[in-house]
Amino acid sequence: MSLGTAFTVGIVTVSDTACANPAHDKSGPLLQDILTSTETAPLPYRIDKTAIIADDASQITNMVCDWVDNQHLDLILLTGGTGFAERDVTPDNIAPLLTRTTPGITHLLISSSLLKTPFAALSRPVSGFRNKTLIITLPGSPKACRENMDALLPVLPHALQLVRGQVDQVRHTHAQLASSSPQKDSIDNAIPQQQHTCIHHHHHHHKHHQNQHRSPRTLNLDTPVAQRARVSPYPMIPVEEALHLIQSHAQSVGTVSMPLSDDLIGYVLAEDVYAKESVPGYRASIVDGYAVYAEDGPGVYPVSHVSLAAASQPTENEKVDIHTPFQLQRGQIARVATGGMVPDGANAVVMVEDTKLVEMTQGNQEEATVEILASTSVGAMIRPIGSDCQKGDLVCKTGTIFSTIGGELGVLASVGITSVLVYRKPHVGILSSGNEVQDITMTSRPLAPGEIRDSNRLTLMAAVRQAGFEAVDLGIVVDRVDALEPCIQKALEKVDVLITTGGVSMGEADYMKPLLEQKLKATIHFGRVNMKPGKPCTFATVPNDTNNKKKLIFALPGNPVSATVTFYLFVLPALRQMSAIQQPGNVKLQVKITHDITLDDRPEYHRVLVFVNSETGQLEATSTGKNQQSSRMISMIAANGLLQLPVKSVGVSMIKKGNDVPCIILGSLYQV
Ligand SMILES: Nc1nc2c(c(=O)[nH]1)N[C@H]1C(S)=C(S)[C@@H](COP(=O)(O)OP(=O)(O)OC[C@H]3O[C@@H](n4cnc5c(N)ncnc54)[C@H](O)[C@@H]3O)O[C@H]1N2
Ligand code: MOO
Ligand SMILES: [Mg+2]
Repeated sequence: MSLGTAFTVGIVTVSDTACANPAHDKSGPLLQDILTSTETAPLPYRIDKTAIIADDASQITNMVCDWVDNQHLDLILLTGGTGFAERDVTPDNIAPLLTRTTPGITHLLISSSLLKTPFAALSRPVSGFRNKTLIITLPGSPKACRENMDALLPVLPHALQLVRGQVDQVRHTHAQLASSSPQKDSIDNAIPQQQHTCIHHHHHHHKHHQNQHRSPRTLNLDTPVAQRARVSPYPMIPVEEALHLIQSHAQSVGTVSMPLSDDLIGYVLAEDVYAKESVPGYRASIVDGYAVYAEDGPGVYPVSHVSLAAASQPTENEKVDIHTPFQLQRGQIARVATGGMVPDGANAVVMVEDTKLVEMTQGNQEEATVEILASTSVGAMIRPIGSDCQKGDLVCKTGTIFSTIGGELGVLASVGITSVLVYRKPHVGILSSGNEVQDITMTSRPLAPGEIRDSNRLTLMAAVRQAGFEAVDLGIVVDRVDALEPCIQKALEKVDVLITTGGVSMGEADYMKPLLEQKLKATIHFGRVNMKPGKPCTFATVPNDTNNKKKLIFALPGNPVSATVTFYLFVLPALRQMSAIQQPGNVKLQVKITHDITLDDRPEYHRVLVFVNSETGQLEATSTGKNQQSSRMISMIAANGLLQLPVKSVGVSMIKKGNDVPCIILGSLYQV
């Protein structure tokens, strides 16, 4: 559909600092980006004018009057000077220029920002028309600008079209808005009656409009593809917001008792564990040597007993006994091994190095007498009972994870624990969708044109299992509502978390989102994320019939790299959180890039190999290749990190070699 000529826009940065050094102006370029990015703006804008001026009354007035009266711009956005500081004079100088105020827009700016932070109350926006130019003042901070633009973008085209009197375009925008907003009626009311009537008389669009009304957010599953909304009705949210939404829905799936074994690795304790036994449970020698009475001092003594630490049956030699307590008499000594039991009565152990053999028994089998060369003190070289850990001591707290390092298992084993209560790990189902998708074992014939091999399922099964979770292989389902619905329904009975790939974008057979919402009673928490790859990544929850724990659905994009990256970024932290892991988020480190990297219009998760530079000891990262297309799985080969690249901005289109960039570590740094 033709959208008419672009709206002409002027952007003014009002800031003493930016005026002195334009490099400090972040918000002006950001606003330009937002308005010219096809991702965020449904209709095209054309930036005709940009300026940076000081916080100065006459500069503000002159600039805006010139742009309205001589340039006839459709929209002027000012950023900066809306706060409480003395130099903040933007709204005070704009207000007198307005011929009609637009309190609704001002209210929208304030109310949407207040949802983010109470400090929004410290901004003083004004908005309104001067003749036919809409003028809006925005705060100076880029973050606040972006938040305000998120709120404004859905209504701006509508507002500007109304002023231009573009009835057709108003109708189109209306359809888009109706499909994306639960408050359709208020949008209807915003359309002048005459234009509203006009929409309903236009029979081709009438049907479309009706469909939008039946389905509050997304397309009706019966709507032919040609008549569907041409822009995704799901707002594109930042990655951080997506993570936050996932965090607020990922709950523990209960507890389970498990025997103490290495199967516990990756599980989190759901109870405090107390030692069942003291360690050591007897007085144990710290060294190999002779148990003595310290008071006896150096001299030659008969060896009356041998106490081994090793588990062995008592031998024929009646001196050797590891079980029966032995009472050592003054003037005698007993041979003990490290960890061996110190005989009753003995109060110190002397190392074998501090002794000398004097006499053997008959047949030279045993030591008969040994000379103690050094004097010792009471308690020397003996670990008293319970000196490592007393029976009843708290040894592992709730929330402790059984690490791959093994320490926790070792401790519990040593204090007599045989089973523990842990948080259950979620079971994860993995389902591929797509008419074109063929199982990798299908080798009876070559792939037909249009068919592809199901690589996503194998990748995700491996990733889920390697991360320590149970993966349920749910196979491949075709893109038909009557196949998808029962398949997903059944899958949800089996698993706590369902991962699907494919069918979440704008294509003819992309049914996943409407199906989840309309047939499976799912709540879609987000349906698009501002990232590359992974834009159409979708997160939903469905109620659980058996308990109040919701099931999570991650409907990942079909493109293999998009599916893999969104799995690591969104699904894995959720699985960890559901397992009660206390720091479920991904590890992010600064890495030095070994070459220039070009920036994209979307925040990009660029696949890299992270390694330690053996000379500097610092982490460095090398791209897995320039071609980072979402379909090109080869960009995942050897990748153990995702560089978190910012969007390109005016004048900044790349990051130079040697710069530090935040990088999400996948698996371990020493991944092989
Ligand atoms: N008009 C638009 N088109 C697309 C948009 C958009 O915003 N507007 N977004 C693009 C982006 S970004 C992505 S990512 C993809 C997402 O596509 P879907 O999730 O709908 O996935 P499909 O259409 O089913 O498949 C996409 C692609 O991936 C291949 N695929 C699917 N399943 C598998 C599998 N199991 N193993 C390997 N490869 C698989 C499939 O054959 C397609 O080539 O949409 C863009 N389009
Ligand atoms: O986001 Mo899509 O994942 O670019 O290909
Ligand atoms: Mg698709």
